[in-house]
Amino acid sequence: MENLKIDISKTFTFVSEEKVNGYKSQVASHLKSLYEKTGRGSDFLGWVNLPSSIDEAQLSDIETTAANLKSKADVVVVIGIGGSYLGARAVIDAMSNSFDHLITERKNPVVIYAGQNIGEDYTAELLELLKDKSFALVVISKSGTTTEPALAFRLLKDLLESKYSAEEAKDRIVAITDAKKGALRTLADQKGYKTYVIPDDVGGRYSVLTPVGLLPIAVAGIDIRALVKGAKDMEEITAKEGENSAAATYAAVRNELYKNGKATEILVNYQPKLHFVAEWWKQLYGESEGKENKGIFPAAVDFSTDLHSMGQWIQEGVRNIFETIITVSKANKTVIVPTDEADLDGLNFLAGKRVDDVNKMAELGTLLAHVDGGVPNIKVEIPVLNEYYLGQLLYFFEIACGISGYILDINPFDQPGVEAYKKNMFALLEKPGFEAETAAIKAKL
Ligand SMILES: O=P(O)(O)OC[C@H]1O[C@](O)(CO)[C@@H](O)[C@@H]1O
Repeated sequence: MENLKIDISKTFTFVSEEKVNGYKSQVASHLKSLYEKTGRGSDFLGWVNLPSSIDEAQLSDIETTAANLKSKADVVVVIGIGGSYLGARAVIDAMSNSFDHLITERKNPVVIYAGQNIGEDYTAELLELLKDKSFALVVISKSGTTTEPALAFRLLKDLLESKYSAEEAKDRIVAITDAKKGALRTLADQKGYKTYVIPDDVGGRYSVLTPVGLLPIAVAGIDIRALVKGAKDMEEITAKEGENSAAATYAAVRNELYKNGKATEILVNYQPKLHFVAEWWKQLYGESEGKENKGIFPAAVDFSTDLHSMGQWIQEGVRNIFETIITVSKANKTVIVPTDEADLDGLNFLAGKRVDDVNKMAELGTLLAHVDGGVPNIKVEIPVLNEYYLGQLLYFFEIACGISGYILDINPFDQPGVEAYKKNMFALLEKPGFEAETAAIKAKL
């Protein structure tokens, strides 16, 4: 059976193959540190063996909860921010019909998201919409104290409780949070919600294969067993192949490119369904590596859409970028370009070809143009877009991120910088306990 593959040959006019191979011994030792939990941030390495440690009881419990929510609700709102929603959204969008929200004959609820922004119009429109819908809530916060999801949950819980009896409202809420700490844990215990625990040693951005990702994904009717199996296989492949694995190669080459002035990595997809995989990846790499004044800036584009907006910059702008393409070898569905007698659009030369053939030539043509234009190119290829290969892809990026962070000599498992905006926001909002910060920040205004 085929597995995820990486091709870095289109980086070798920019960095030498020999130099990239030169990372192997340090990569082997970083992998050892990840497996033996001896490197920086070693308290947060629970994700490394997560795929192989998920058991049948956990999976069937999640499926049962998902079935219960499905039986009750037409709309399930997933409340969370950052790692507490991006993994679920990445997989749900990748595996759902592109027009899912317009499909009326449904087997599964529509999954929508809240708590990932503080837009008042978004919030008002969501509350308005849900008034007349049968809905349920999955609220996810590892800390249990993050402002954005806490605010959304307060509002949505109020609406739910005004619509249903106390008992029914309780049965329509699932909370995923810390085992003991945080406001969400206290509330969930008091109210008697069904809860799942986010393990202490798994950070938000590495939590997609815990109930954080798996429950919403199962609610959307997506096969979580195949997803976990794909991740488990990639866990085994990486452990077996070590410094020669695809993940090790990716970590090594991106660091060598970074050393040679390529400070921005653009993740490219040619399937609109992968947009949120890139959003998930941006958090994974941005929060893991952007610290101590170091780190590749993770950016993303959707091609060919963005070739008509960002294509010019990528082809001819500052030469400090490289691209990583996620390529899917085969589309799942078939659409053939028809012949048109008049051929006024001049497209008859494509007649009989699949739309995916055209997409693939756009991909190859762009890759070659960008390489010619001074943009090194890494290709990460999966045979087909399904749950199994998404599982491989997610774990591949996670383990590569751990290795890459260690090559960069930072702690890839903390995010101290995120606190700065929170502190200012609380000071500006005059949160009790922030009096000194309030005075200090007001003096700056
Ligand atoms: O799950 P929580 O604790 O609400 O955090 C959500 C997100 O916020 C961060 O902690 C950053 O503030 C991310 O690391 C995390 O994914």
